[in-house]
Amino acid sequence: MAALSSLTTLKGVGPKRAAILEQAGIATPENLFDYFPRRYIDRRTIRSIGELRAGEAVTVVGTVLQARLEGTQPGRMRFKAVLADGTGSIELTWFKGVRYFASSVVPGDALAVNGKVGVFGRQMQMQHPDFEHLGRTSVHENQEGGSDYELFHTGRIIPLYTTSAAMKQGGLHSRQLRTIIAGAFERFPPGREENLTPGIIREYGLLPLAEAYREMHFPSSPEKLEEARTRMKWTELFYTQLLFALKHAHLERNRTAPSFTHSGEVTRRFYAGLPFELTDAQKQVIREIYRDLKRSRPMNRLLQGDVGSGKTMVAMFSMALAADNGLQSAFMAPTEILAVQHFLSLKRSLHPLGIDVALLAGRQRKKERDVTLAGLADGSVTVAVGTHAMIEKGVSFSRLGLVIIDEQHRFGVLQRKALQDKAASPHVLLMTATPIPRTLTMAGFGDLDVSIIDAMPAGRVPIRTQLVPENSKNRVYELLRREVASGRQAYIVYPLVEESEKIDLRAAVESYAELAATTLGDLRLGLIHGQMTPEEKESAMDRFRAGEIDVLVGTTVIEVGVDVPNATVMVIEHAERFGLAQLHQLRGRVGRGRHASSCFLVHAPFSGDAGERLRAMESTPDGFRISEIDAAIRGAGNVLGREQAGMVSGLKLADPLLDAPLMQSARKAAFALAAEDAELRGREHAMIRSCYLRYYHDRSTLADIG
Ligand SMILES: Nc1ncnc2c1ncn2[C@@H]1O[C@H](COP(=O)(O)OP(=O)(O)OP(=O)(O)O)[C@@H](O)[C@H]1O
Repeated sequence: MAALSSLTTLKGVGPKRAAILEQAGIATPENLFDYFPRRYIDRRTIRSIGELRAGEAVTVVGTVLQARLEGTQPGRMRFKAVLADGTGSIELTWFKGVRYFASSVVPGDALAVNGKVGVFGRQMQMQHPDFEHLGRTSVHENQEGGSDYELFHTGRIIPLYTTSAAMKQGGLHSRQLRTIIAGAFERFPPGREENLTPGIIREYGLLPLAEAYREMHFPSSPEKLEEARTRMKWTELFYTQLLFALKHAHLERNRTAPSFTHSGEVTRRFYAGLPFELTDAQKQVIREIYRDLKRSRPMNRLLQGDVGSGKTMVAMFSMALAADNGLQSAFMAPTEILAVQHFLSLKRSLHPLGIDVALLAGRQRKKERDVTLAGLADGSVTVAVGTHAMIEKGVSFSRLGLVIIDEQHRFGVLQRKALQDKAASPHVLLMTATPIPRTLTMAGFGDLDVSIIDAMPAGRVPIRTQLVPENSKNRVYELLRREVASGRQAYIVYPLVEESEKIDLRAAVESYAELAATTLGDLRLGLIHGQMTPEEKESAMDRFRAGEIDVLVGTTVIEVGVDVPNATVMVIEHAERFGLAQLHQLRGRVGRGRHASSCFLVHAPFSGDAGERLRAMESTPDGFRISEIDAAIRGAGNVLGREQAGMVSGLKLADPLLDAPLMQSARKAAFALAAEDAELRGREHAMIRSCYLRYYHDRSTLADIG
């Protein structure tokens, strides 16, 4: 298609404009077609001038009766024209570009104009209307017997395009783009390739692609425009879901995972020893996991649950099941503090059942580490808990059957894969305490099966969340002291962001010193931050857990997973500097036991989105709701995390939150196709295969299809 290589054959595009367009990524007519309007204006109804009212935005058609250029002040001009249509007249006024308008609007011209009606004295007026020439004859008679002029910039639904500064400078406004794109439709008529099969188009009732493109730019009606947008969004969603569908189909055929045939002694004793009743949500999720593990296809499941909902308990169950089936489990956590915490609680629960649990973290002593490695290799250690130290080369398992990854979004694809590669085909359970709405999960993690813990253990008291201006935080300290006096514990957290890490850290340490010397001088304070050695951090955590520290002051190293049910006060300093997900995580460190808890968001005067974030925290305790609000503020891609963001930002029109029903339907189609032809080898799928490969051509996603 050589003709498609240049836009200069189009009317209105010279070499200079072609260069400007190319800079904006528009080098071919195809690119032009893909340059969708930013919005539309409905200018379909043509009104009689005699019946206009002030304030209305309307289109009228008439003949220019007079036109004149007037000086207003020295050096200032205005151009006025009077347009009449037999029912009345209206004055058109321009203050800018007056010479151009004066030369292009002359008495006798038939014009369609669109703008907002104003009244000056008793005279109807329109300032800077958008207009279009309809010829040099009077149009009154034409209007009677139907028009013999064709309206383009008025009298229909008009597309408006985004234009860059360079485009504007080169005289490329919406109006010119409209003409150029219409020219492209004329010159390179739609014979465009389809990117969906006739079967899919029929089954899902979609508009053919060529028609959809035309309607996107020049809608014949609002309904058709909606159909066109649906078609475009559906296609985007289909290709993103196809990636997941093909991955899923691949797993489905890979039936080599060890199947857990029995739940036996370990699981039974574990269950019997629980100090509390599992919630129905936990039981349900455990059933879902057990069902997966019994199959010989590897489990690939994402477990979502709000902070403190009891995910770790579910993970322990899965490990007990693995042990019953003679298999090892590996549990990877994103930070050393968390790995140690999980190690301690797993050891407490599983060791009495005869299961050997070992820790693999960064800076262990060599001797200790060697013993653990030997135990994993000969199978005497059944459960390994650790950080990314577990994926190092020297670590090997004798019969690893289950891989659990906590806070999965903190690990990259490659790190997760490295751990999975420690066994031929292990079952994988990913966990996240940053729950996201179902449709976002589908958009970002569509290849995973999802389990959700949607209820909190019984007896939890809702956390009271309060915004506190910086200058009245003494109140907060008073309450904190009362809580400590009645045997509870508290956290005080300071922000630490990468760009200003050193300054932030110093500020946190100084604040700690000041609190220790003054306001909270009589309480037992502990300090924890990222620059401390693992031993120092561990010791601070240990002492807090053991109740030897009343108030733990620190940076966000205590953000996720830390579980001390006796802590009931969370004070977040400079809360306006934290992201919403982080605030929710931090708040989740309290309210984990039977006592009523409080979270104080101490803030300096804030600007930008901070107010929305803080008010969201006040308004709901629900992590799903929080991430919905977060997505509305920051965009879905940012909520999903780095890796998934690429997928979602590939969506130009579709919004995973707003277009949930479309995603469901596109997902259904993608999964049906993948189930039928997992490598897209069928001749009738060749077109989809090539579109798919093109779609992922320059994305870093692993989109191989055999
Ligand atoms: N069914 C239950 N009834 C009462 N307490 C429970 C129940 N399940 C778990 N717990 C307790 O609730 C606390 C939180 O559980 P757990 O640490 O498993 O939650 P989590 O979802 O992993 O939390 P986070 O996301 O914050 O890490 C723990 O102290 C745990 O012992």
